[in-house]
Amino acid sequence: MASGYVYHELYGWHDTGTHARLAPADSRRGIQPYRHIENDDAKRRVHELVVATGLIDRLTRLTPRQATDEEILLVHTPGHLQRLVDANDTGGDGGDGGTPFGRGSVDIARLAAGGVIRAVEAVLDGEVDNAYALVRPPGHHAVPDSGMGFCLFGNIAIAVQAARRSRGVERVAVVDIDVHHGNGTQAVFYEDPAVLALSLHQDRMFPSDSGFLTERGAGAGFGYTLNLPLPPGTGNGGYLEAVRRVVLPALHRFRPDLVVVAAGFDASALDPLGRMMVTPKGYREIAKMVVGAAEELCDGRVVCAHEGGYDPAYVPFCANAVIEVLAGVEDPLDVPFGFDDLGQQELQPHQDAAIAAAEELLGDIG
Ligand SMILES: Cc1nn(C)c(C)c1/N=N/c1ccc(/C=C/C(=O)NO)cc1
Ligand SMILES: [Zn+2]
Repeated sequence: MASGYVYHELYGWHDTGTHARLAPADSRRGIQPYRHIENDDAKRRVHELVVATGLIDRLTRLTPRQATDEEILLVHTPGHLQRLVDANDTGGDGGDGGTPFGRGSVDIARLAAGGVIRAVEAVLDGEVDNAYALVRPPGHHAVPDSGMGFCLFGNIAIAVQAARRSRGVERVAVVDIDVHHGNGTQAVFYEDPAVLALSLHQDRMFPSDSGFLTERGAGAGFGYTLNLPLPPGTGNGGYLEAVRRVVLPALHRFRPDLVVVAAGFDASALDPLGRMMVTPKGYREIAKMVVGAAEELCDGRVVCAHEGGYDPAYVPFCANAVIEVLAGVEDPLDVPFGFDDLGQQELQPHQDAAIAAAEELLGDIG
């Protein structure tokens, strides 16, 4: 089992500045400076854990490159790319007023998209069996004409489009387990039956106006977008049931040639932005189920692209659990604080109802 791993120190140099977590600091409004919630800490510490535990020695290091203009323009409008390029020297905002970036961040965002491209191409070329791209800034909220929600480029969408062009891959399933709706990925492939866009997310968390069950794709793509909004407080029981009853059947019906996971960890029990209760053990089980389906359907071809996840102490254990599954580690790291026995961790009736509603939609795949 060869597992690829993409990381670059420059991902930690993307500067999101002083914010009171989300809003720009402003003394006149009583908004004290703090760190923007999407900062280098959690992601850099994932890498440090992977190195410090020696897991890095079981991975095949893949060096990222910058995505080219041509690759970025497979997804984004020339106007969006130009606006970012023009602001690269000074820093600016990705387009929604809540996606700040610093000097040179656009080069780093190209490296993030390029890191996912590198991982996808390495898996499709058989250089590795699967891969984890620990990239930053994230990508799943970026839409063709704008950055959004801390995302500058749609890393996964760009990598999927680039691979379809360069490697002729036909059917790609994107499984978004970030706690926020993968609206960007959905938008790019909304009318495309060759890309199945699945998103499990906290109901109306962010963006607050998307991710509904009724968003199912359009035209030829109808049925190939599947959203599963889950109630706040959903834990391992609800997530594992959602994967078992919705994600796996969808993958088996769709029969992808490649599975890409938008691996956000802000559904974890300690995340400051999400309100879910998934633990490292939960993420390990989710990864085992998705990898297992990929082994049955497409020779195990899975690429995970890191998205959100903000607790700097907890995200490393969550992401490490997924990387261990990819690498086939038999003796996983024993996590000191798992929160596996939080109250109502098991599936709750209202979560079951949300899952059942999504199950109803599986018939339009395939
Ligand atoms: C509030 C607010 N006010 N305004 C003006 C803006 C632009 C606000 N953004 N809120 C956000 C932005 C991004 C996220 C999640 C990102 C993530 O982790 N994705 O995976 C959550 C809330
Ligand atoms: Zn998120």
